Amino acid sequence: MFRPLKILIGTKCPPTRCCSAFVSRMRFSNLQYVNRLKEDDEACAAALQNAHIFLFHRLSPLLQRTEHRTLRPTALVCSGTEPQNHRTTEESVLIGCSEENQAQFCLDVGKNILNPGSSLSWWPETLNSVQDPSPYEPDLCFLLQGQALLRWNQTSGFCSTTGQPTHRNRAGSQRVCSSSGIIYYPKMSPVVIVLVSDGKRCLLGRQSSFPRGMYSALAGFCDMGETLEETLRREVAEEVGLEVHSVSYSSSQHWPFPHSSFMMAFHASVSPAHTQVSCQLEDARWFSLEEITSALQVKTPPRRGDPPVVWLPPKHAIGNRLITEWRSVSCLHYVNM
Ligand SMILES: NC(=O)C1=CN([C@@H]2O[C@H](COP(=O)(O)OP(=O)(O)OC[C@H]3O[C@@H](n4cnc5c(N)ncnc54)[C@H](OP(=O)(O)O)[C@@H]3O)[C@@H](O)[C@H]2O)C=CC1
Ligand SMILES: [Mg+2]
Repeated sequence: MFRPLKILIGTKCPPTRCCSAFVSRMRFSNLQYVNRLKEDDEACAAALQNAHIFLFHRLSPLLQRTEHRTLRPTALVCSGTEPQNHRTTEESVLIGCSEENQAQFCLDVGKNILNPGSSLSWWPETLNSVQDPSPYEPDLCFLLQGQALLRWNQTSGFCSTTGQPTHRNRAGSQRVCSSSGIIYYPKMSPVVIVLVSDGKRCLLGRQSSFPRGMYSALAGFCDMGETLEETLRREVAEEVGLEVHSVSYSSSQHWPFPHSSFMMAFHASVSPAHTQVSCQLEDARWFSLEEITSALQVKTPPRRGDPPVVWLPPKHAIGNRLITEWRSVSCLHYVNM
């Protein structure tokens, strides 16, 4: 009665079946094609012959300035007629495919000197100005995913059990120990990020490692065995000395800095009677709706010598989303008062 899923892979959704466009896309088209390329080295190598390859240099995406002063990723377009050089074939990682099933890869053309700092330096000023993609270009999430996969492959060359080299599949989505056969997959660290409110103000903090002037929602890595709620309450207590009450989930995001975090974002509140901050960060303070509204207008971090100004995480960062959500709800609240 049931046909095995493999027969359906790569085919159109059968007309007699009724499923949403989303389910159809997930089960029958692009994603299944990408999954097949991950499993089949030969198919992946063939797809590379007609692929878009997005370039990185030491883990920073190579971006070109457009005539509209936004930035766009730099891509090599393979025609299938020229032989791929060894390095392209061996070291590019698969990140997805276009609507037309043209595979998309990322390649680091300057990977030999691993400098963790260099991968952090590009993001604050560029995230705000990467242009929204055309239908044939990857969006920013693809670039972040590509960076994370390139980094994982560059830093996972040896098996942590046997010490022997690991070998990657063509897609770069897994590595296998040459001696024990242990399979390694890319790992992410779960992180909770939370915007705390006292009803009228929201609480933002900054670490010394943040760009000049930047404040964001509080964040912290989950400890082994902790629930998300426990991490959230512990981080807020540790970093600012407050106890949160109601907690509500907002959204999530993959974040490649410093090493592939999976950010889960929440709103939480404290009692207006208990808002005294005891800070273990470089700074943490309450911001009014007016202060948040003007900080959201600041598009680039202040430079050395500029007057002090509060700068919030760029629009693609989940911290920005939390702050924007809080502002929208607070504005509605004032309108209804
Ligand atoms: N997308 C966004 O809008 C935002 C993202 N973030 C991200 O949230 C993440 C966590 O925030 P942060 O405040 O730094 O976290 P924490 O408050 O947990 O502090 C970081 C420290 O936690 C320790 N730690 C525990 N587990 C890990 C792990 N798996 N990986 C790395 N360090 C770990 C390290 O301490 P030690 O070195 O002493 O062992 C590290 O210095 C960061 O990746 C940051 O980039 C933060 C704000 C906004
Ligand atoms: Mg923290």
